[in-house]
Amino acid sequence: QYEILFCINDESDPSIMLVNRLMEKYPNVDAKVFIGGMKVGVNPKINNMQLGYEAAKYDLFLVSDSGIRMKEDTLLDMVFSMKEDTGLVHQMPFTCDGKGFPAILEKVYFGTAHARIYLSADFFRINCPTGMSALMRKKPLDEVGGIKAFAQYLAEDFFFAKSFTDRGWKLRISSQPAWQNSGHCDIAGFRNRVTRWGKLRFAMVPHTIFFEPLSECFFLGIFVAWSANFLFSWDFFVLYLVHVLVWFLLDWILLCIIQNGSLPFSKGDFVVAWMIRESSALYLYLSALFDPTIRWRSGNYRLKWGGIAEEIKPKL
Ligand SMILES: CCCCCCCC/C=C\CCCCCCCC(=O)N[C@@H](CO[C@@H]1OC[C@@H](O)[C@H](O)[C@H]1O)[C@H](O)/C=C/CCCCCCCCCCCCC
Ligand SMILES: O=c1ccn([C@@H]2O[C@H](COP(=O)(O)OP(=O)(O)O)[C@@H](O)[C@H]2O)c(=O)[nH]1
Repeated sequence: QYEILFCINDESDPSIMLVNRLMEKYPNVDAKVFIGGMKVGVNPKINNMQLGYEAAKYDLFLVSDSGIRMKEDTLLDMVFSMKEDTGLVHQMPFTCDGKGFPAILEKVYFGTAHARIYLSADFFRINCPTGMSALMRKKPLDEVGGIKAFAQYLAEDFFFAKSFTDRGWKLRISSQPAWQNSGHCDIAGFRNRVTRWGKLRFAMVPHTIFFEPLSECFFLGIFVAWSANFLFSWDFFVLYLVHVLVWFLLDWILLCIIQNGSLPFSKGDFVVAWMIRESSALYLYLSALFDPTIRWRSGNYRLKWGGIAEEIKPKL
């Protein structure tokens, strides 16, 4: 048994019409719409979800972002992953097949570099859930004041998960990835999103500033080739090339496993997208590190160390 609570920020959003039509078409589905949200803090997503959260009547509560495509069995898959000791089930971000180079780049990013750190963080039991698709127990959330208790943070997802693990609950990844399916996809939006997430991670967990570059192929390769050269006198350049080639092949295998079907682009497209992704990593990392302003939809924010957010009001 489930209910669907649509939370829509803006009353002029054309999706309201679409949701109303769907509700007329499926009158037996228990659904409600909440428009405008309620200001409970800085985080605009929490403000938007607050009314829906107050109305939610079941023990489990799923946050599913506007761009996420749920397959018919996705909800079941997530609920089955919710064991007795689990507080939160999350999906690893991935993307639906889209048209154009930006969509290829996004798929390559989420299927290689992002998947790599997301899965290894989960393996080492590091708190890494993204909030785009997360199923949570409602009672433990209510005990700490509901979602509004997290509205002071921009990375509400990180603090949801932390609140569960601090009280002994486990986090689990469901077997299906989160199929992001936002209609429009461009390079500038991708860049802004990746750096925005980086800024959140760096402010909340500062040692990622040190560790993240070490999970990058080109950067780590320098140390690998240099140390092998130092220890065994192996040729630096040959070793660097072998390192990049092996990494590239492993990334291709990882991407194919996550896609779990045929990819919507050729191997040549993959080579180009992979090279661009890997070589822009340093630039994106430095932009995240040295420009502290976070731009998210229509708002501008600053984070203090630890993650508490402040909205920067535009100067009139
Ligand atoms: C030798 C190295 C081996 C590698 C070991 C792994 C290294 C792990 C390094 C980092 C892992 C982090 C991976 C997490 C990906 C998180 C994606 C992300 O940035 N999400 C943020 C944004 O999410 C959106 O936020 C707004 C919300 O409304 C949206 O719905 C969200 O989708 C998210 O907020 C941030 C999450 C914080 C992750 C913190 C990770 C801490 C990692 C500690 C690293 C310690 C390294 C130890 C190495 C052994
Ligand atoms: O001002 C905002 C910003 C975001 N969101 C919601 O938060 C979710 C994530 O937004 P976005 O896709 O911009 O975040 P990202 O995944 O890029 O971090 C979406 O469902 C948005 O509708 C919102 O309600 N108000």
